[in-house]
Amino acid sequence: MQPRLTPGNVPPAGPELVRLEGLRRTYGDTVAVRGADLVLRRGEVHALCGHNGAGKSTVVRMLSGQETPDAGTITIAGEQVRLRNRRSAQAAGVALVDQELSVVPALTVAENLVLGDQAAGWLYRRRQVRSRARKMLDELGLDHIDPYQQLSTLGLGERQLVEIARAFGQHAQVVILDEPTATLSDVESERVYDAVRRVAAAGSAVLFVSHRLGEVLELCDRVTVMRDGAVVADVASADLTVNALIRHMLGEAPTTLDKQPAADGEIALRLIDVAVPHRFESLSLDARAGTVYAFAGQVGSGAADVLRAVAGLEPSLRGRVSLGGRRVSSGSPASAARAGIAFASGDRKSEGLFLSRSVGVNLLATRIPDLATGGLVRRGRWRRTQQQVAAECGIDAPLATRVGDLSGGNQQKVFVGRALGRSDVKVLILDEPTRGVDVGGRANIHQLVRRAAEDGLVVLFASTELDELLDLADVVVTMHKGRVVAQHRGEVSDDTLLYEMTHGTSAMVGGRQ
Ligand SMILES: Nc1ncnc2c1ncn2[C@@H]1O[C@H](COP(=O)(O)OP(=O)(O)OP(=O)(O)O)[C@@H](O)[C@H]1O
Repeated sequence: MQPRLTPGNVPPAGPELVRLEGLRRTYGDTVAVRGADLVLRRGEVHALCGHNGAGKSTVVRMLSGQETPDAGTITIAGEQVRLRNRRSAQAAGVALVDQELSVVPALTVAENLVLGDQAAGWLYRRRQVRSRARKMLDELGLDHIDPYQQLSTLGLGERQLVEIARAFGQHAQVVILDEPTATLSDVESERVYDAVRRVAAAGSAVLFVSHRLGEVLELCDRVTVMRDGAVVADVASADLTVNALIRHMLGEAPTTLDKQPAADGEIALRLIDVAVPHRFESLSLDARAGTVYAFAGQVGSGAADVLRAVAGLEPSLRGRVSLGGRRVSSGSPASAARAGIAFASGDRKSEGLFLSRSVGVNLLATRIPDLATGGLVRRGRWRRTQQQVAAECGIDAPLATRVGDLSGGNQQKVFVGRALGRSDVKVLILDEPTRGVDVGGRANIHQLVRRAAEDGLVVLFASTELDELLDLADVVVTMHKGRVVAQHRGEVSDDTLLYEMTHGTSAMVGGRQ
C-alpha cells in the first residue's frame, strides 16, 4: 500500500520529466495556443488552469498525440519526441483521461480496462483479463464495481472512474487528467485524489486540468495558468489563494452572485408520489414559480434521475407529474416539452447540441416558434436575438463558429443558454449546469438561472458541488441511494448537506450537528 500523502509530507518534486517549449497551434484564424512553455517533474501533480477557451485542451491534445503542434518541441525523459497519434503518445509513456469519455458502453468494465493497452495483448484470456481488471479497480479503491458488469449499466461518474483506472493501470510516466472530477461526487473525487497522489508518489508526473480551484490548490504542487492561448503564470500552490488564482485566470477580480430570497409564488409543478424502479423511491414535491430547487446527491443517489423523470425521459415513471393543474403525460420527452418543461442534461454530447451547426443556430433552434411571424423569421430579428442571447450567456466566440469547435465550457454555455428565455417554458431543468465551466462562465450561468426564476419559472437542478448548491438554490432536497433524506429552505450549512448526501440520514436525526 502506498503511503497517503498530505500537504505536509509531499516530497520535493523530482527531476524534470516533460518539457514543452514554444508550443503553438492554430485552427484557421484562431490561435488556440501561442508559444506555451511547461515543465513537469517526476513525483509532481501539476495543475493546468485557465478560463474556457484559454487553450488547455489544445495543450493536452498535443501532449497526448491527438494534434501535432505547428511549432515548438515536446521532450520526454530527455528525448525530443514527435507524437503523431494517441498510440505513439502511449508508447512514449503518456496516458490521457479524456474530458469527454472514451470508454465503450457496450463492453464490460474489464474489457474497457484492457482496451488499448499494448502490454495486454497476451492477456486475452477471460480469467486473466478479469483478474487484471480487478487489480486495476482495487488500486483506485473501486471495490464496488464488478469487472463483468457491462459499462452501460454504470452511471456517468462511475464510467469516468473506470476510465481513470484504465489510465492508471497502464503505468504511464505521464498521466493527464482532463477535468477528471467534473462529473464526480465529492466521495468519488476523493478516490481520484487518492489515486493521483499514489501515481505521483510512484514517480510519475500528473497533469491535472480542472476548473475546481479549491481542489487544484489542495491536490496540486504547482499550477500553470493559461489565458488567451498563452501561459501567464507558473506558481507553487503553496504561494496561491483561490482569489489570486482567479485573478491570474481572468486578469481581474472575481464577481459573486447576489442571491435574492425567492418570493412565495404559486404552486406550479407538482410531483405526487413519483418513483422510478431501481432509481429512486416515491417522492412528492410542490414546486413554486420563481423558486430554484436543487436535488443534491452523490452519483447514484437518484438526484439526476428525478430530473430526467420530470423531463419525460424515464418511461417506467410511476406517480403523477402535473403542471399548472394539468397532468403531464409521463415517459415522453415530447409531451413534457409541449407542457413547458425544458431540460438541459448533464451529457451535452449525446443529448444536446448540434455539434456541426453554428453557435447562432444552436442558440435559437428551439425558439423558432417564438420568433416567427406567419411562419417566417425575419433575418434582422434572428440575428439580434442570437447576439442578445450569446451576450447574456457570456459566449465570446463568433456566432458562426461550429459548436463542435468550441471549448467544452463554451459548449455548456450554449447548451444552457438555449434553454433560457423561451416564452413557452415554465419549468427549467438543468443537470449539473456548470459542469466543465470556468469561474467567469459559471457566474454567467448562475445569473441566468436566477433571472429565469425571477421571471417566474420553476427551476430544478441537480448538482454534486456544495458551493453550487449553496450559491444557487432556494430549496435543497438531499438524496441518498434513491431516497430523499431532507428538504431545506433557507440557510443550510455545507457540513449538513455533505453529511446527508454521504450518510443518508439527516444530521439532526443522526445525532451529529
Ligand atoms: N478543432 C478546432 N477548430 C477550431 N477552433 C478550435 C478547435 N479546438 C479549439 N479551438 C479554439 O481554440 C481555443 C482554445 O480552445 P481549448 O479547447 O484548448 O480551450 P480550453 O482552455 O480547453 O477550454 P475549456 O476549459 O472550455 O475546455 C478556443 O478559442 C477554441 O474555440
